[in-house]
Amino acid sequence: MTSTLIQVNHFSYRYNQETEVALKNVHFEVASGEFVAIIGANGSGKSTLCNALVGLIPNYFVGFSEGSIIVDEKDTAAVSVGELSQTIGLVFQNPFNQLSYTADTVAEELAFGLGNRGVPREQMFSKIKEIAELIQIDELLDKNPLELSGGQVQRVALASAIILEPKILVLDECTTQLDPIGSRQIMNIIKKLNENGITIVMVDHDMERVAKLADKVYVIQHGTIVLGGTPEEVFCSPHLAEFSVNPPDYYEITKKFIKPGYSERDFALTESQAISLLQEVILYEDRNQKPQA
Ligand SMILES: Nc1ncnc2c1ncn2[C@@H]1O[C@H](COP(=O)(O)OP(=O)(O)OP(=O)(O)O)[C@@H](O)[C@H]1O
Repeated sequence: MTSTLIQVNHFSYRYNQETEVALKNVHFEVASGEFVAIIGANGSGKSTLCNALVGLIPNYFVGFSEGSIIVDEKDTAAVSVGELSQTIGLVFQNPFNQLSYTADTVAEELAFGLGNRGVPREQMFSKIKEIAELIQIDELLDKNPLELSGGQVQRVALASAIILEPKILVLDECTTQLDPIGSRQIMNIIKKLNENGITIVMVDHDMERVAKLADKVYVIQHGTIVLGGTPEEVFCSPHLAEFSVNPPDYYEITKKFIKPGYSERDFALTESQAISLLQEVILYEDRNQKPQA
């Protein structure tokens, strides 16, 4: 039986200096092992929600909140961010905010969180080596974090969150600094972490990626969750456009060329679904071709 790991209970939040709320009556649950994607237009409240999930709101940001967020049975308002970080880790939208920049090398940067946890030195070394290989930053370990490119900082930021082995990883647009190949590598690693049982909450603007990876998708608009369900339920919703969200390109393309009878499905959301749909169309056409005279 899967257990609920995150409960967001009618949570609202307003930043101190703002007149409008950034989150309004947000209510959803995340089950252990689930891969959840949060999507929505710019400024809709996605990063604010991420900050709330890890307890930075209300413990760090000054503002006004209502409702509650329970993470692994802990009320985020009642425990410190440090205590919560043992369960839930955040990879910031801006990776430059993730690193402490007090360390002389990337290895020291990665050791930082482990040191705070009292991990013995020997264990620290092997953990850093293991994560560096996984995220492909082995050659960066001796470098000064200040010398890294944006893409390298993003990898180190992700490594610094993963190394602490959280049960839940919150990813706020964690590949913005990476090229397409780097992004794909990182997403494959995240998928593997999820397959190994880590619960993922990911903010992303790449709808095909969301359709491919997420078990559940929530659409947020003006701080409110306006739509939620499986990728199919969300991307096929007739209301999607009202929330300034477009389905993956494959959806529009396949909807246009798939005629009744071709296949049981008349749409695809991902590349692999589009390919298998195309194969069905070819088979259908072959079967129904008139014999040559
Ligand atoms: N630190 C802050 N102080 C005050 N207002 C903030 C702060 N951070 C965000 N906001 C406001 O809260 C609202 C939601 O912003 P948020 O960054 O959560 O949206 P978002 O969906 O993550 O946007 P984007 O896709 O551009 O990252 C916006 O109106 C924004 O101006």
